[in-house]
Amino acid sequence: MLKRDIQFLKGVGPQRAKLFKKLGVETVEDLLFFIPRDLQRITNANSLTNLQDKEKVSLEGQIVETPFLKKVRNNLSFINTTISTGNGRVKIVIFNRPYLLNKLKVNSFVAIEGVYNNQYKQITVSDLKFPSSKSVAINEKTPESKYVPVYNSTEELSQKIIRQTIFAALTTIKNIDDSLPEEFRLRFGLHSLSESIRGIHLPVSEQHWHKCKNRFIFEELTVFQTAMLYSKQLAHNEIGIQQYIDNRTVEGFINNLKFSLTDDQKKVIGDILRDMGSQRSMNRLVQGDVGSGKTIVATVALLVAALSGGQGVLLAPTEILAEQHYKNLYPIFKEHKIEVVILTSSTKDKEKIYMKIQGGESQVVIGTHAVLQQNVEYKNLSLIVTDEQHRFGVKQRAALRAKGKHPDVLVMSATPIPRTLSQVLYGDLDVSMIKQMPMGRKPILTYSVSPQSREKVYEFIIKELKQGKQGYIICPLIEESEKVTGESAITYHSNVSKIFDKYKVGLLHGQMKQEEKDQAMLKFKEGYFNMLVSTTVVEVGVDVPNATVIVIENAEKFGLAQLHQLRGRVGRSSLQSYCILICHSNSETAKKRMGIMTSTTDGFRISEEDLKLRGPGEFFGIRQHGLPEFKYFNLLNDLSQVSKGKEAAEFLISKLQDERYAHIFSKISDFYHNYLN
Ligand SMILES: Nc1ncnc2c1ncn2[C@@H]1O[C@H](COP(=O)(O)OP(=O)(O)OP(=O)(O)O)[C@@H](O)[C@H]1O
Repeated sequence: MLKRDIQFLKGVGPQRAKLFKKLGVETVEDLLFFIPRDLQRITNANSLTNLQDKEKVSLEGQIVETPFLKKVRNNLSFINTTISTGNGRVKIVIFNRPYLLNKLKVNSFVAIEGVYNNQYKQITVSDLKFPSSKSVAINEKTPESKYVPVYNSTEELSQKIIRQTIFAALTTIKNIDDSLPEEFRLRFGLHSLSESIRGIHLPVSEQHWHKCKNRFIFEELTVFQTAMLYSKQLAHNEIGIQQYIDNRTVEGFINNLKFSLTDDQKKVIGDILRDMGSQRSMNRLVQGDVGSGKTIVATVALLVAALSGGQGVLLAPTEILAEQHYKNLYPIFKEHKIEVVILTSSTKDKEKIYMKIQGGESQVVIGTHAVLQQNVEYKNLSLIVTDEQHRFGVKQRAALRAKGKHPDVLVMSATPIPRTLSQVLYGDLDVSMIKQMPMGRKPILTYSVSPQSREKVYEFIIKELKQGKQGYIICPLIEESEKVTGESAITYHSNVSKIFDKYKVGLLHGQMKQEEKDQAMLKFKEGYFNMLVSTTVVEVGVDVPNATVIVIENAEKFGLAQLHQLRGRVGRSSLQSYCILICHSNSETAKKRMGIMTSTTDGFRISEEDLKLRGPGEFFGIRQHGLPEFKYFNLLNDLSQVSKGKEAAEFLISKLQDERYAHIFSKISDFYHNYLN
């Protein structure tokens, strides 16, 4: 019955079935699992007198007073009238839809949704439709249901039709096989599937409805988390490379550094060495805020891999960064007789490099995606360090590992995200955190100003330059454009070069040739350029500790996490650093975002706010991130369930052999094979 086409349901037929197909609903089962997005309280005529302030209402009735239009000013008008629902009357107000006046006739029927305002004793209408008088009459006869589900609908399929069709399906189905055994449901406080399906479509109370809805969310999340956990356990059990840890050399290397490691850095290095020294493959994520010193941690891992006779790859997100790492690591490794090569798409004489890698002559390979191309063969790849910027999903991480015989994998992330979220995104990885900043760092002082204050900003920059310090100016565009507004790096560079005429100003953007980019970066690093006007190509990882000021033009155009990354280009030494956001917008959102940036430098808080403001899709580029598209679980609203979901996943794994759990395990296994394997 569940698999039956819905066109055979009472009152459906082929025409309507077609419309449902657009919503992804084809079978009776699809219909039952077509979960409403919201719940709305239907206020029937009897309770019109009990309306609460700010209460959401949805009701149908007849217009009983001649509507009246008032124009307050050019872009503000409203229509006032009164409707009767049969047993009571209520005033309604409709803002900024003057064209409705002609349609709102006395005695005509309307269906409205809106919010009750107790002060004015009226409903502010958000949605208004003109149903037939017949349907209104039906509604008045069924006043008992206080709540109605709200579904994703289309133009042709009204809420009412969807509700009626689901009701027809519900009457044909008596019992549905539950994928979750009672033991599990009781333990995690979930309703049975039958009760959840009924409760979600025929709500009895708000609380019960949410509990029913939660059953779907929780089951989906648990299936996902169990599959991730299972994958993690499989990887753990996989025999990987047991690397030899040359403790004396590693200690000597650390003692020779110009600085002493923070406790967090030491702890993370400890985690990594334990993983690398064990028989099992390493799958570890290191999370640390911008400038917390992740590079040195990766360097130690690469050193260990090379000393142990294997090859290590450091995969950088941009060529500029690959170049920077190469310049820093080359001399360090040379002391240990370890050969480092760089391989990016603009590397000349690639064949020679390939040979060196294949022959095992080069033990450390630094580069961009080019290092993973098919024609690059490794003699003995034992460690891959990637950046979270690569947004490798679980599947791609597995493909990476196939480049060697179960090499260890280390993922570095500069976007600190809440623990619960990282459990979803990286459930298959072990996680280490660097929370401390190196000793002696002063928090960056951040200011938000309008473009009118630019003169003052320049004066401030000159003050810093006079003291021998350096600075960045970031523009959103490379060159001026007719389509997009915003400052462009090329024009800006030519303007400020005149203003800072006593200083050298460099230019950096993504359309320059690789050699020109390298030159510009090198000249800035070595202090030849005092200022660098750049696009966001410097966003990730660029490390020039002497830079103390960063000005970000059109700051309103960037996401918070991106602004935080850009700001992280300064404050990388004990010098006091400054970030000046030039905000060209007066909008509330812009103000709010600038407010967050000026009030905190805590990457965790910023990424949480960014996630809230932009939503998970934009924040992560979910698809690129390799996350599945969840049907019920929402990355933003349901994160609080993740800890419990993890507990449930662990519980489920312990029940692998239990017959009663066969149904849910077949779902987990399907998911695992489709998504993770
Ligand atoms: N324990 C430490 N004490 C002092 N300085 C340190 C310490 N660890 C790292 N540094 C220095 O701090 C700067 C930032 O370190 P690093 O480039 O590793 O940061 P990061 O975590 O990679 O930041 P980003 O995410 O911006 O790339 C570098 O100049 C590095 O040499």
